[in-house]
Amino acid sequence: MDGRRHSVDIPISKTLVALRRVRSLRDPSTISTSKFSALVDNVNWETNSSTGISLRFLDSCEEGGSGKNQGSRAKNVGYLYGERDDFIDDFELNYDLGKSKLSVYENSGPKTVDSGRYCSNHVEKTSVIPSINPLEDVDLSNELSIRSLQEERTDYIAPERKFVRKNQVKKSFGVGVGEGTSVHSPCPSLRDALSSRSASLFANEEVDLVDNDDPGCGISCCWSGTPRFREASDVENNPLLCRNVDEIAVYENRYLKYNCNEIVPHSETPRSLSQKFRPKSFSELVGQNVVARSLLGAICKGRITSLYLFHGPRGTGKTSASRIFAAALNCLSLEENRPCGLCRECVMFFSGRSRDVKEVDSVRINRRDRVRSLIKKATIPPVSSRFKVFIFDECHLLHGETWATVLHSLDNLSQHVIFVMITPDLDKLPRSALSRSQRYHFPKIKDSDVSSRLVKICLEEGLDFDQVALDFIAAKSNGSLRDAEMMLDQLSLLGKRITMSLAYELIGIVSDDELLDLLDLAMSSDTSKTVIRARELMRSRIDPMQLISQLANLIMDVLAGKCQEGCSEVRRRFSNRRTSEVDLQKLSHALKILSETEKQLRMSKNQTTWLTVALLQLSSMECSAEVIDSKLDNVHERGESWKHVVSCSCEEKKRHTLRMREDHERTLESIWKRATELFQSSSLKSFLIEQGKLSSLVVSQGLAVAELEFCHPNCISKAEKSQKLIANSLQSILGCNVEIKINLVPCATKSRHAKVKKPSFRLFSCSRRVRKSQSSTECGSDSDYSEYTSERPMISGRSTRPFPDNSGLQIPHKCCDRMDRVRTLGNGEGNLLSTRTASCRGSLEDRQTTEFVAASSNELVCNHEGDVLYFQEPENQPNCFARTFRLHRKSRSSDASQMVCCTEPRLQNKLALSILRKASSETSATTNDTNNTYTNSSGEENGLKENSEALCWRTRTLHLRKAWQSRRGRENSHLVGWVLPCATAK
Ligand SMILES: Nc1ncnc2c1ncn2[C@@H]1O[C@H](COP(=O)(O)OP(=O)(O)OP(=O)(O)O)[C@@H](O)[C@H]1O
Ligand SMILES: [Zn+2]
Repeated sequence: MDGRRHSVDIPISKTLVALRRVRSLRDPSTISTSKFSALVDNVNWETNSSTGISLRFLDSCEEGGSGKNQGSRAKNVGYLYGERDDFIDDFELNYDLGKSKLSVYENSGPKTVDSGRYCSNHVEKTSVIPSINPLEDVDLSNELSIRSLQEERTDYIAPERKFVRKNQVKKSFGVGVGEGTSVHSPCPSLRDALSSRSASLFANEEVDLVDNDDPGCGISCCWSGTPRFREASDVENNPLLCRNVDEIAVYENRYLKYNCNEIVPHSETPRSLSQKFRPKSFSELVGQNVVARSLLGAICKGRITSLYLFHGPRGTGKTSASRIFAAALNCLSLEENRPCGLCRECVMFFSGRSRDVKEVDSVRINRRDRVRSLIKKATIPPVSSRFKVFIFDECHLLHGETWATVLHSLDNLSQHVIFVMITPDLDKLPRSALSRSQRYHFPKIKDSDVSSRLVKICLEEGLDFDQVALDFIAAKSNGSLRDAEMMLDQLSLLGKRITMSLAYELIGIVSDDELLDLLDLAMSSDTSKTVIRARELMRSRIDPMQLISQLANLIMDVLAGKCQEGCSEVRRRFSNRRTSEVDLQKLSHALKILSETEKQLRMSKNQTTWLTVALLQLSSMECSAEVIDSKLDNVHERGESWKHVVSCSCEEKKRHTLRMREDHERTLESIWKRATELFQSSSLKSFLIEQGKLSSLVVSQGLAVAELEFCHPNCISKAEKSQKLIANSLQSILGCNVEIKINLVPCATKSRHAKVKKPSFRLFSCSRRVRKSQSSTECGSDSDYSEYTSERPMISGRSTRPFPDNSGLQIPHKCCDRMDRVRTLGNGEGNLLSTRTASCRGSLEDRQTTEFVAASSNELVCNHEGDVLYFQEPENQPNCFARTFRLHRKSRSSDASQMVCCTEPRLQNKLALSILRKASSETSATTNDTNNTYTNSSGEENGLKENSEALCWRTRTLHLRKAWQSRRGRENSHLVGWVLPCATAK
């Protein structure tokens, strides 16, 4: 399940109210922030052109305002500074109040926007410059510091930045404007406003994308809310700290001094838990140890390449890792644990002012001039750090041409340039990119890791929680930590404690208890309750698709035995209750129904109805199984009429065939035992118990079809003789008409001991009735038992022939006169055998042998003359079969009616012997150079002529024709069969 889905289901009104409450509670800085909200609310942004922007301060800057208003007017000086995620085009905004103009300067020059009549008396001319210190902007909890910052700022404004300031500005606020998605502002509303406008602000920006004068990568906002990483003591102890950094440019230096001296805490309220807890070092990256170790190792060993590719599912830490990597690359610390967060470079980076780490907007960069400009800037050595790092998030959005330019530049660029490409979708990248990059895969994060991270967050945030709820969130987040954090964030807005019920409500799923309750109902016959409950659930909360998936997951957990430990009590109870084979069968059947219903639901508009129908189907299976169970358990004790029960069931279910499944073997055994006990003859009793088995029982319309299995042909003929008796005893047990089917099932252990005397094979084994037509078995038409006691064989007028290897396959002699009939060829296990593959059939059809069919693909073939071929076609010789058959036809002058081809030499003997229908002891085998000949030497017996021979060729290279010729000389022998290696059939 995609965790993202969960994040939208929260009731919006509820969230907003809670959000307001929590914001104000969580961070006092938001209270001071709220002072600005009035102002922000009154800012009127107009973006009529893509480069122009007009700010209107509606209330506080009105013309002729009172002295009191002057203070507020001072607020109106806004700073627009570069934000994260992209290159900030160099722009300056001159708010020319004296001329009632708001000017936006770009590299190309100022563009003015009429700002109306506001504020003309108070600030003659000022400008908005890229913010130099994002930290200051977020430091709104302390008005004093804001003032001092403001004063500080007026000093260090670089003249070349066209910053003009004539009036004293008492307060200012920073307004972050970026081209990317994130906008940095202390006031959420303003920030949002800016966010929504920012795209249009720079949509037509043609300026260079990289500027050495730009204020930095703007990544700071990503680290907003990060715990303070610079303490006074750190400053003292660490020589790399900013206090000692003299070489930084003047304004930076001052800024740093300001920061170091005053230790302004970084106190912006993070916009989300996920932002707040974005990892800042490799050790904080959860579940990505391999990647973290590898990247850190590369840095420590100095083995840095120019192109890195981070890929993997969303929310697994790719972007975070790329930033940590960038910071670590430039970190000045000599410790292994980089980034240290303390050195000058780290400070610059984490405050968003590093000018050597850039995040590139993968959509905007897709223009030739822009990408060229980027490459050009990349050639300029880094300002202060070792590496220039370009991070391309969502790099699958880069066009081919952009890729080509970037990849082409790799060789020309110096060693200090590093590109980090990030994508969730590797398949969308050009191959050249894949082959030239060092790839790092970010796998889904394990549920346990996600869960522990959530616990940590809850503890740090002071949130009460139920561990199961966090585990549940982890499971639902599908390996995305961000999704899990977002869910937690939303839940934290809903209540004081993170509980399961809250989680269920938020995510829009029902609890296990409710679901298991529904499943129980659905599997019972309580139709009306099932319908009511299902409707209730779907009406109130859950989407039918979601319900199906949850139900299926639950069932799978039960089937996999996953519910024993670490699951909810209800699950455990349910899985303990449903442990029998029968229950598991029912559950897996339920899965089948659900999976089919899911497909159906995708195309249906009436999902609720179809899901309810599906739930009712679960009960129908349960019902039939229950009927069988209860019937079989009680049939003797209560003397109940099987017929009655079954017919009741049928009335309800309309010709519902009750088929005993494997899991009912126990019950079948008991029926069989009871039936045999009714026989008078103890030898027959023991024979049937030892050699026979009731393998299935199908009851329909008052008729029970009982299938018996025997392991040996001898047993079958014996059983056939007693068929009527068996049927009678089963009838008295079951209380309804019984039809018997006897099948031969190969059974190695039993048949070994049984002596072969007269094999008897039949298609569909034996059947004592002519099967009723399909229509006559429809519900409602009562069967006439006498019909089913007919002695007529199933295929009248046709004898059957054993398949040579006694495998239990039943081959009717000349049975293949109609293709569709042959399609119903069954083996002893009751399987239907398929017809031969089309290709082979095709080649045979050419030779007008259309009724040539094979069963059990590539194994058993019989033609319309009743000849039997056993054949294993080698995969690499597709026409082998057809050729063999052709030759066989040529040799029809002989009386060899059986040809057996097989590639497996071990089988050849067996097949030859089978053809001779003799036990190996009775057959003498003579061998010559090229073949083995098995001869029946024991006179005419079992329908075999004396000297019957089955030729068994072993030499694969021997041509069949030659084999046939070599046979010519043996006039006395009587060839009854061939066993040929397939390869000879050329
Ligand atoms: N491995 C991780 N360790 C710690 N936090 C993580 C991890 N993965 C994700 N997060 C959390 O999720 C947030 C988003 O992570 P990040 O942007 O790095 O993921 P991503 O893989 O780049 O996602 P996307 O592909 O959607 O951009 C982070 O702020 C952090 O709170
Ligand atoms: Zn560092």
